[in-house]
Amino acid sequence: MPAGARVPPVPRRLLHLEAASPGSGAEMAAPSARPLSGAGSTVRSGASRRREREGAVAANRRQKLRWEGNLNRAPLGILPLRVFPAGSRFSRLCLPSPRRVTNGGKTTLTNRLIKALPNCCVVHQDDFFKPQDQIEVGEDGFKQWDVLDSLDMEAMVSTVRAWIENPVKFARSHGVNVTPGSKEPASKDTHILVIEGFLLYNYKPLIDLFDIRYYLAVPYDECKRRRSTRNYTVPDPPGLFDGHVWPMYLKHRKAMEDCGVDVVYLDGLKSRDELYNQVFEDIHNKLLNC
Ligand SMILES: Nc1ncnc2c1ncn2[C@@H]1O[C@H](COP(=O)(O)OP(=O)(O)OP(=O)(O)O)[C@@H](O)[C@H]1O
Ligand SMILES: NC(=O)c1ccc[n+]([C@@H]2O[C@H](CO)[C@@H](O)[C@H]2O)c1
Repeated sequence: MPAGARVPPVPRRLLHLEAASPGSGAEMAAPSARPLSGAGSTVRSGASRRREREGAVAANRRQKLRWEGNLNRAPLGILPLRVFPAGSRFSRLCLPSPRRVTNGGKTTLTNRLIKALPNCCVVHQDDFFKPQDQIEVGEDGFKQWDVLDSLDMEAMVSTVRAWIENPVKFARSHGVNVTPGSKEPASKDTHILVIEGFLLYNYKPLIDLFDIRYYLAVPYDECKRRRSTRNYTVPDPPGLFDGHVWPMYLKHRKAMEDCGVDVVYLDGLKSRDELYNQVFEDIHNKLLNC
């Protein structure tokens, strides 16, 4: 994304939702504009009520400005998001990617998110596939692409850790523009890492690094249809989907659920725009709450 680009303005709906939600802090900033009534209430003049209403409107406006101003600030360790003080004095937000079934639309969604989010880098799990001659052939006769052993997961975790250590250096070395003038992370900067892949939540050293975990899934028929239109660097041999890809997907999903990994499920049958809006708003809300 271009240097200095900001997170687009928060949709008004979001601000209102936030303002209405308990514990958002809005109640404190905006005293109730409702006239008091009932037993024990004080009878007040119209002018007094008008002054109170005007005060509440002004307080609401100040609160909104604070939220908008917060967008470019780092999460300072308060919220439901995990922050990374590790190795530096800076907090950062690490977002996992839509981990999903193959062809769930993860790349499509990720590409839109990384354009819209500030100081945002991405790590693709597919970049860590081992060379083809190191992929084992199973008893079923298929090369076992859809298992953790087909990936160099240690290298992947090292890459994520390099970002955690110094997101600005990481961004620069990967050609991502960061907030202008940042020679090193500043405490007011928010840095985001999106990690996208199909086997993220079955590898313990990675699971705990995420602040938010999305899981994008599509049903069997749609998945098979989309997969049949794809050309991977190593093309699928006949029968791979039913003989290996789908059974491995079910197995890994069950293992993830049995371990109680906390994920936000996304319906991959939704349109590209719906998915993008849902995830972007979700992330945006979390940033607002930092
Ligand atoms: N929301 C959507 N609705 C319909 N089709 C979609 C949607 N998102 C993506 N697609 C299409 O599905 C196919 C797979 O999308 P994409 O490459 O984003 O999936 P993926 O999960 O990254 O797959 P893989 O990891 O196997 O490469 C593409 O042809 C893409 O255009
Ligand atoms: N990217 C590759 O080299 C490659 C080779 C063979 C199969 N795949 C498939 O990619 C999907 C994950 O994105 C998995 O379902 C693999 O089967 C990828």
